[in-house]
Amino acid sequence: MDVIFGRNKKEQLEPVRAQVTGRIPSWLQGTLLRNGPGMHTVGETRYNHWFDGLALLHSFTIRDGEVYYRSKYLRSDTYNANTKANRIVVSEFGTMAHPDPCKNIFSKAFSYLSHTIPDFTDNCLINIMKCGEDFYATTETNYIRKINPQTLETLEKVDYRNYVAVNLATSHPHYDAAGNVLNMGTSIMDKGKTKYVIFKIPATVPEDAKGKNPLKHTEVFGSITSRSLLSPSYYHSFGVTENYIVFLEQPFKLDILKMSTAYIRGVNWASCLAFHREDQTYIHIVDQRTGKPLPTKFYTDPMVVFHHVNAYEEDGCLVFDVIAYEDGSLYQLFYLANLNQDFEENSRLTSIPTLRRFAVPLDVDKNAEVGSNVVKLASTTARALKEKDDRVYCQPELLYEGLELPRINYAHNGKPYRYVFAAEVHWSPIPTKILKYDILTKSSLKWGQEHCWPAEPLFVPMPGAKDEDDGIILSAIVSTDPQKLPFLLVLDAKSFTELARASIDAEVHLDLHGLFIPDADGDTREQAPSQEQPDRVPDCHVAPWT
Ligand SMILES: CC1=C(/C=C/C(C)=C/C=C/C(C)=C/C=O)C(C)(C)CCC1
Ligand SMILES: [Fe+2]
Repeated sequence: MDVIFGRNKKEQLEPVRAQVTGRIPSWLQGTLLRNGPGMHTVGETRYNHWFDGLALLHSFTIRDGEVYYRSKYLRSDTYNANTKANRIVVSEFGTMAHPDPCKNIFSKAFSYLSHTIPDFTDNCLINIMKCGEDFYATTETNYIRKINPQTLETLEKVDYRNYVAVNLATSHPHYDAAGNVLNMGTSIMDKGKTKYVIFKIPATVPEDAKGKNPLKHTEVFGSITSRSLLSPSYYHSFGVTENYIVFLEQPFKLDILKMSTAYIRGVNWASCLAFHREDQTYIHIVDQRTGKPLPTKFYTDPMVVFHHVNAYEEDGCLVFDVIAYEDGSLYQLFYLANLNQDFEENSRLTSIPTLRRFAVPLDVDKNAEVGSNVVKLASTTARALKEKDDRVYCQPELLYEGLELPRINYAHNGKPYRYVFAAEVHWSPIPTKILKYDILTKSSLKWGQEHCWPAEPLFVPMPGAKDEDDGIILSAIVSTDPQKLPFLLVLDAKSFTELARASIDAEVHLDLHGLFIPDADGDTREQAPSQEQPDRVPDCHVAPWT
């Protein structure tokens, strides 16, 4: 597995034309833009964890049945500092660098601890976010990096803290029907409080002397006070419906005191993150119209969720689907020491990721009997049991076992939906297949091939699509067979059969997340961006993952 995880990947700066076999539908025109770690060694130094790797952006431009591939490292301050020093000098999730050149740039928001926590990294390796007409590479710190989606060049470094008081923000924003970005971040000990902040970045803004900057118009429209000042929950994503935000305050927590001493103790950020199996998972539902959380104290058993799949409102209830684990061991498995030749033994999950459906009543009947199920939905066996003191215990319906990196048809985000596209994951966290799960029939279709390691499958709807699965699936496939080139796989989303593959004679890395920019939507052909069409879900919606 060293080929996939250990080796530094070469950038492919000039677009290389792929060898296409099969036929790519003629309507599919645009760019699949994705992000993930590509470099794990700098000089003689090596990162400890796969999530530490320097961000490598790559794109597959699909035009008239042909595919062009290119890749480029994000020229983050972290990348530049490491390259200049020829060693790792900036700390990442699993690697504390010594000395950190940023140690003097103190995080203002950690008011009490300001002299101990070094500035976070801007190595934005996780996802791509569309913000107005701009694209950003994202991670989970307070930094995002603007990029040129066509050339993959790195542009401005943006500090979220200039626009909203958050020290950490998710790399999985949502988009509403108008293309506004909805995201969440954690504000640590600001004015004596630790909060989870929900903010909106508008898609369209008036132009000023410096041009259009939607971030300047960022608006906080709600927040949830953390149950603990010094140990806020870690979260990687959240859910939205038409009127609500779903936030899981899970017992997988960051220890701020540990973080404040991590640098002097020489330990990494990951060691400041722990699963508390004695705790519960609090389910917060925030009304987007008022910014206020619902008063009922919904909770469930301890679990760890990285990816929300979707959420929607049905008959006075809110239904939400997540991929859940019994513990926090997933991140442990991505230490590079575990991803070696013996990775099948060293990298075994202690709990299988499962698709769980929860349902909570939006209005709990005060007179309901203690112990009664206050969810009466025919569509799910998920239950919510009334307890004393405004507490409701939620019991999920188990939908499917062994999946991760979920995507949906984004036109159904926040709405009832039927299909989940995901990577198949059982005891090893490295996917070998991709799958389509039908929630209605509880059946699945799969694609997999020997020595092929698929990335997150992304759904692109066909023009005039009627059914939810009218469209195609794109997935970049990395191969460990030296005879086989990596390729972009194009599947028919309905039948899950292969329509085409585009083999790429260049290095392709195993990535994390990304989005599809239809030609009409982006300026990938150096054309003027299209006008906003408010009545229709913007094209970017079909693609950005949630
Ligand atoms: C650097 C840094 C962090 C980085 C977290 C990362 C990089 C997480 C990646 C998660 C992925 C890739 C999940 C996939 O499902 C923290 C913990 C927020 C805390 C502060 C500093
Ligand atoms: Fe993710």
